[in-house]
Amino acid sequence: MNGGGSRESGDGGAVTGGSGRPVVVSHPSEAGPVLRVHEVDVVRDGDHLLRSISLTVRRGEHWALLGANGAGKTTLLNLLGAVAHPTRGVVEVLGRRLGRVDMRELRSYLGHVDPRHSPDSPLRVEEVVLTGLTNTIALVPRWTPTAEESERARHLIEMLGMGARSDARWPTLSQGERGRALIARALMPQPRLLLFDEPATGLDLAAREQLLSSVDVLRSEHPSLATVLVTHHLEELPASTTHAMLLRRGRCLASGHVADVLTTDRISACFDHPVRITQDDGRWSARADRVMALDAP
Ligand SMILES: Nc1ncnc2c1ncn2[C@@H]1O[C@H](COP(=O)(O)OP(=O)(O)OP(=O)(O)O)[C@@H](O)[C@H]1O
Repeated sequence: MNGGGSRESGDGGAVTGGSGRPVVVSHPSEAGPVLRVHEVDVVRDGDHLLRSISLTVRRGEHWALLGANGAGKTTLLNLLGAVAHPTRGVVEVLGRRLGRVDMRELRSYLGHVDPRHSPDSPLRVEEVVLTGLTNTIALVPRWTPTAEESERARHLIEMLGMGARSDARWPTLSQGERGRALIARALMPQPRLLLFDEPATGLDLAAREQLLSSVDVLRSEHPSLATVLVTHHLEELPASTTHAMLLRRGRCLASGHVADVLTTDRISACFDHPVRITQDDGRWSARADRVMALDAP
């Protein structure tokens, strides 16, 4: 669980616990990449869900993880979020190697925005945001936020354009408002890494655009934050996206700077369908390429 307070300090050191197994005893390292994945395989029930995946995410980088249904995006995001271990290879999250750390504690240092998250009682927006400090679905009994923590919650709610809905209760919020409240919640512990799992799913056009603008704003207000966003749709990528990885059947098809990866040829290969990619005002869209589609087998 998060204890609140600043996550900006700490030497990132680890010691060996009584069991001989290293344990995290201080804030994860500030130095080095935010995420390092090297030659990772994930095998479940004899199936390769991921094969030979490598990825390095540095502070200030904003990655998109794209691929068709079943490509392995969620499987990879679960490794990056310290939710699952790889079968083979190395995954380092905030400088900590999975398999050698307390995964639960490591998870408290990163923000995970999952639109399926739901509090278990009709909390007000500000209360939902405060649960980001305790990493719980309800307010912890007898826990009271400090004045600083309450102020930070209000600041994040304002930043995400939810100031007018701060006292609204969760069941009364629209899907888009919930999405923005969950981003504010994930930001409460001041994470260096934020993971987005299809944040625009189920949003109408206006709500999607508000959410993506909010993501752009938070990235500009937190220049050292690193993010990874999973989506099927190029239209759901914020303009501030800097890098992308394309997954196809568990393998990396392309990875690197967004301009080099989000090309007509590569996206067509990734989704096994001829599409044409266009970019307008910093955002991307994909349309079926009719001529090529008619020629396709
Ligand atoms: N525990 C598991 N055991 C066996 N197969 C699994 C397991 N978890 C996922 N899979 C399979 O692995 C493949 C990749 O799943 P994953 O959820 O990572 O894909 P995805 O790219 O996130 O897909 P979607 O876009 O549909 O959410 C799928 O074929 C899925 O059925």
